[in-house]
Amino acid sequence: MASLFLLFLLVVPFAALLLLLLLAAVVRPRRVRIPIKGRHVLITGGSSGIGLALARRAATEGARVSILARNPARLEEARDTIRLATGVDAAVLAADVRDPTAVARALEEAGPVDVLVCNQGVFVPQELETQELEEVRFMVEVNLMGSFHLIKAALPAMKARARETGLPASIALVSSQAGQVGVYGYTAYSASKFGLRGLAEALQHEVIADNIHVSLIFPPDTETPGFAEEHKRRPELTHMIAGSSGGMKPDDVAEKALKGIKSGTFIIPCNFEGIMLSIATAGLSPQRSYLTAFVEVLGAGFMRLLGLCFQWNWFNTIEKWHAKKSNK
Ligand SMILES: NC(=O)C1=CN([C@@H]2O[C@H](COP(=O)(O)OP(=O)(O)OC[C@H]3O[C@@H](n4cnc5c(N)ncnc54)[C@H](OP(=O)(O)O)[C@@H]3O)[C@@H](O)[C@H]2O)C=CC1
Ligand SMILES: CCCCCCCCCCCCCCCC(=O)[C@@H](N)CO
Repeated sequence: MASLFLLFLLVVPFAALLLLLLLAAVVRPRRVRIPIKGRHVLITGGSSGIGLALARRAATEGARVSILARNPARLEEARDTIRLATGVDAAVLAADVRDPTAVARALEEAGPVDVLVCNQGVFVPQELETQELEEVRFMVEVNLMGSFHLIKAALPAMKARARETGLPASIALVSSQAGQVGVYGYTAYSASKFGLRGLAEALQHEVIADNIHVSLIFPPDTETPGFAEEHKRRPELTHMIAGSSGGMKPDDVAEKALKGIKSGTFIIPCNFEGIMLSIATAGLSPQRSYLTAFVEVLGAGFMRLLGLCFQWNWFNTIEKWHAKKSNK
């Protein structure tokens, strides 16, 4: 009995070590460091919330920053905020990401980009049955099609620049935890954000040979001006389910996002629940870290179980909510 236990004590660490070695050999793409200092970082939706926090951070770290959004007055305000906080003068670009010609013009004006952050986003939560199709289209066009327009406009010059400088470049997309799991009231929003994942996975295959690295950022509820607006009209159930993940401040999301972008991380979670969610939804996404891969491989079964428990809880919440409503 004792010797069996001893054998077990030897075999388990050995098997773990073997798995780690195997993962270290297979994880792709290879590790990378993407410098920010002195490079051109373009952030869409950079006039508010997460985008503004990111612009400030990038400027603090010595990047040349451009911000893009629709409203010129808000862009100017953001430029002042960034200058006041960092002493850096950001370039401002007024364009609607839904308009490919305007996006191409803005990117031409901005010049070659090293790090493109597609952070623009709109969110209007409502049950699909009552939501106007116009609003559905609005979310898909800004969040998903807008990102296509940006990437297509930026890519040729980005490639050329990466080739010339020999430095790795980055395309980062801001999704949402509602882009990892579908949430009540977010049919259109979740669809637009899940869409970014397909775009990112396929794009990484396409641009890896050009030394361009794709990142997907998955924030939870974050205290931004956009969120304050959303909050006013969010269905009660959306609120209850989204509450499963703790809220964050824009600057903390920006910190996690920038750290992830600089290390070329494909999936960037922002809080503890986000880490759990990312392990549970690892799927077939690229993974450069053999340690994270190790956790994903060993955690897969347990995380599926945990995910099912979360779903059990959410469906319970929905059931009770309907029961309460029909009792009134
Ligand atoms: N806050 C949250 O709880 C969470 C947010 N996210 C995501 O993070 C991103 C940023 O969100 P947040 O900071 O809260 O958003 P805000 O609403 O605070 O800011 C949105 C930014 O996007 C710009 N924008 C909106 N529509 C367009 C457009 N059509 N063309 C160009 N720019 C546009 C806005 O400027 P203007 O209106 O002038 O165009 C603004 O700068 C979004 O993609 C969002 O989905 C993800 C998870 C949680
Ligand atoms: C297996 C382990 C599971 C771990 C916990 C899962 C928690 C999921 C919560 C989903 C929250 C969705 C927030 C969307 C925020 C957002 O995008 C809006 N504010 C609009 O911007």
